[in-house]
Amino acid sequence: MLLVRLFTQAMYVCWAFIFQVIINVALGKQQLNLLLLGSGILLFMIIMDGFGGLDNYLGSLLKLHTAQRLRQALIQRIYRLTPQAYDKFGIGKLVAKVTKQTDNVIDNYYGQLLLLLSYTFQISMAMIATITINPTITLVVIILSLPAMFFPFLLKKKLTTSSAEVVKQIDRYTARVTDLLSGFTTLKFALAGKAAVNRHRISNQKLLVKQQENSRWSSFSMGISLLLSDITYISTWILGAVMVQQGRMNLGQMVVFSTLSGYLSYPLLEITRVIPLIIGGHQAAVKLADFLQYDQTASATPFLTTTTFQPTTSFKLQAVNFEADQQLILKKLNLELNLNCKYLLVGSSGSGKTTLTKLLLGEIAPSSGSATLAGQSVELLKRQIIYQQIGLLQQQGHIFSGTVRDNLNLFDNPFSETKLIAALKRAGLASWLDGHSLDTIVSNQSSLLSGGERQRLALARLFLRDYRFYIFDELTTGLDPQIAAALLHDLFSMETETGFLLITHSFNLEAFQKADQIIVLQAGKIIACGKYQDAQIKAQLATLKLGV
Ligand SMILES: Nc1ncnc2c1ncn2[C@@H]1O[C@H](COP(=O)(O)OP(=O)(O)OP(=O)(O)O)[C@@H](O)[C@H]1O
Repeated sequence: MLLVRLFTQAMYVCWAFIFQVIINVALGKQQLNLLLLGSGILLFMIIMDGFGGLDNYLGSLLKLHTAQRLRQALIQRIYRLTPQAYDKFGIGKLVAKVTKQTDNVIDNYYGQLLLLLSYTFQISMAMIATITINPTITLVVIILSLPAMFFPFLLKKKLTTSSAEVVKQIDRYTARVTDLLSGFTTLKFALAGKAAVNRHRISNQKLLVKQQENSRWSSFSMGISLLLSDITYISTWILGAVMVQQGRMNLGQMVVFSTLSGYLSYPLLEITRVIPLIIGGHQAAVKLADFLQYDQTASATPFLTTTTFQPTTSFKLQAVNFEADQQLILKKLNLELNLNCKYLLVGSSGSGKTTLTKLLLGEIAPSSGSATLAGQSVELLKRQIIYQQIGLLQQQGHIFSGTVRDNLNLFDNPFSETKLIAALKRAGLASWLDGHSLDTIVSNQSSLLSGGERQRLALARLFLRDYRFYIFDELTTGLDPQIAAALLHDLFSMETETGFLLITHSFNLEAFQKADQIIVLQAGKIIACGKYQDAQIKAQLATLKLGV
């Protein structure tokens, strides 16, 4: 591509000399057949513009491929984030990074740097050509051009600050739009569409203000540079005219010289236009580069080398405190969970159940005390090791837009048809399969799946992967009691090797009787731990008033 660009710019510079030939022919200084001259010029133009088109095409291909690679790298980075870091960034800001900010970097930084390269080639060639005609005027032209070129740098600080503000505002705007669109149904049914549009208008307005400010500085810089560039250009004509008057240049040389000066002043003017854009794009590029290098100490220090756990492996919490926002959320927890036992975790809303599971999965670190799995600090374990062994199902398992098969395979190596069907049946979707198939297209909003069926599909996805231990966070919340009871029956009938921790708000006698241990959490403290038959447990459960 560089060669094509260099050759194209060389042809543009040679183009100026065609005027000299035409004037020389017109003044009778050169004898050339006009037909031959016309055909030669036509051929030259075809080649020059053909290369111009090719250069443009290769340039845009390079930009498109770079954008594609950048988006790929960003997505890879996103999927290396811990769930906690993912929550911290927020989906809207992450969407902004792979869309608008990537476009910003490619168009305003990378694309403009490529243009800068073209202009640099053009200036260098034009300079070489003008020197052959008259080195003195070339020097004068260059000196006259310098102020126009360096003017944007005087505004660098202003341009950098205003561009950084635009980048920040784009992130906020995308986060707001993502949030509003995710709540579409809520807003629609609360007849709050108008309020949502107003809320959007505020974000949109803030974005516009920052963009306008940035545009004001870029345009100011551009206007001044344009003036300086015009002065440079007209000066070359005046200087040329003086030289012709003094007989130090002929008319043809003057035309070539002034045309070549255009090849100097035009790219110089363009450079002054692209510099503010590069400064702006650079801000977005710095942000994306920071994100690509975002350090997560937790996943960077793997200690455990084994990828399988013994049946006797356990999670151990010893004197664990967890503090956030100067609030003690978990208090002095001591707990041991064997991976082959079935546990129930109960407690009122806000008692710290979900926080406890995050601690087990190493998503958060204890403020004091230790959380270990197989004797290793959970927080420092390689994420993959945990994710290979522990299956997590949150209140609302996500259903991706695609077939049921896609939702089970998770876009990875396909499981056999028999395994997929077996997993669906094990999760209680046998009768659903009578009317649908693995190729039925579903989504998170699809009416083809009821709430319970959605949860069962998510459960089937977990069963397929044969985890050593499962964490079910309010798996049965919102489900029909009969369906919930059937689901719990299936879970508590699983082979003894497979353990799980089930967070529940509702009482189900079979589940409570079959659980190896019931853990009762209250205000961040374990207030009881034992079998359903234990008097202490029964007493605590009675105070909790669990639903059915
Ligand atoms: N990172 C955090 N920063 C601030 N507060 C937090 C953080 N994590 C949890 N909390 C607070 O700790 C409390 C317990 O939250 P948690 O989600 O663990 O409760 P829960 O028992 O799972 O509740 P529910 O049954 O309603 O889901 C809540 O008041 C929550 O606001």
